[in-house]
Amino acid sequence: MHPLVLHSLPPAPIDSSFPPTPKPYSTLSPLPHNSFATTIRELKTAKLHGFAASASPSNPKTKTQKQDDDYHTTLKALNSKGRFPRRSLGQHYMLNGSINEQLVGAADVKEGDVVLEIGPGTGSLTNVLVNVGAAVLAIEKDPYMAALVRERFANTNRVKVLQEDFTRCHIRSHMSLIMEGRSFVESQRAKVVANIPFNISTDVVKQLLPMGDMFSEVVLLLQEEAALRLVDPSLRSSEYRPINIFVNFYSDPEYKFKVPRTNFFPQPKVDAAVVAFRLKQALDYPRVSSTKSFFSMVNSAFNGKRKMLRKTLQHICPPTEIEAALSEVGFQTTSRPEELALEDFVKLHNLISKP
Ligand SMILES: C[S@@+](CC[C@H](N)C(=O)[O-])C[C@H]1O[C@@H](n2cnc3c(N)ncnc32)[C@H](O)[C@@H]1O
Repeated sequence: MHPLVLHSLPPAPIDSSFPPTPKPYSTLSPLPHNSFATTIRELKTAKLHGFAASASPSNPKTKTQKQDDDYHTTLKALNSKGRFPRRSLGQHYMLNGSINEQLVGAADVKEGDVVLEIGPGTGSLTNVLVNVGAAVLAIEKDPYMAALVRERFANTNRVKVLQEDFTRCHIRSHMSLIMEGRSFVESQRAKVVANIPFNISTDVVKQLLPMGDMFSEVVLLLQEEAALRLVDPSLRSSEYRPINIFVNFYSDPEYKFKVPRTNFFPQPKVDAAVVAFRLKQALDYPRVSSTKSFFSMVNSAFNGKRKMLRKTLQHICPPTEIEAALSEVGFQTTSRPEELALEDFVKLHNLISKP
């Protein structure tokens, strides 16, 4: 599992006026409230492409004071394109504006920041980002939602929408074009803020976390169980996996807050949570001779989860050398992968891997 497996699709052309030079933001008009009400009932009662959960948020108090991007405007927006939420695209739309504001706050997005948003949907989070003065590159796979969000923000040059599958797009090229002319000092790195479909969360994490030269913060709304597994896995537990070594190698993750399932339409079967990954830059990565050989060793170690490291790593060097290295790092010669933290794997790698 090396993270930097990027597809070589050419980037779509990017408007040279994007991102705009920071200037006082202009407030966007919310989606119209009075356009139609005809098919809302249909949406409420329909079995939406296999979504079993209730269409309506069970707790009406989760609605925000501001009426933009609540339950009704979300349904109206979907109706305007004749769309039903699709399970295959993980389309669970956020109905609670204050959670969008907290997501933006968790990344400390400020006037002039460039933000990558994956899966803007109806544009509710995009709207909050624009309203704090950010320029947003939004990547949306669903062509109808991409069109919807493009229309919604047609009156500002702060939003660029690309209709692409994030897991297949060449995000580094897209971002490079946007960030051109900016030097990547801390304050000028871009940020990622997104309510992503749960089924691409591992891909998103693998793709973005090694990009600390480009992004300072990655704030994601994830399935709660996945959020807990990524941020706080216990050593020696079955939840402890190579992805945890990866996450801590490239970032400092922080579990921010839980988001109950009642805040989404359609309601998912599980709760969500916000995680902020503060990305390290290359100078702060643990010192290994090669990240490729390091992650290859970690993967091999976990491939034989029930096996001892002296067995699973013997393709790297003889078991006696592994035993000696384990002792030097402070472990028993019979140790297994779930006992080692990131820094232990780093020491072990540097002792047994040939330069
Ligand atoms: C959970 S919804 C969130 C929508 C919106 N951000 C919100 O908070 O209401 C996920 C969004 O990601 C889009 N999406 C799904 N798979 C995607 C992919 N591979 N690349 C980009 N967007 C994707 C969906 O079409 C949908 O709009």
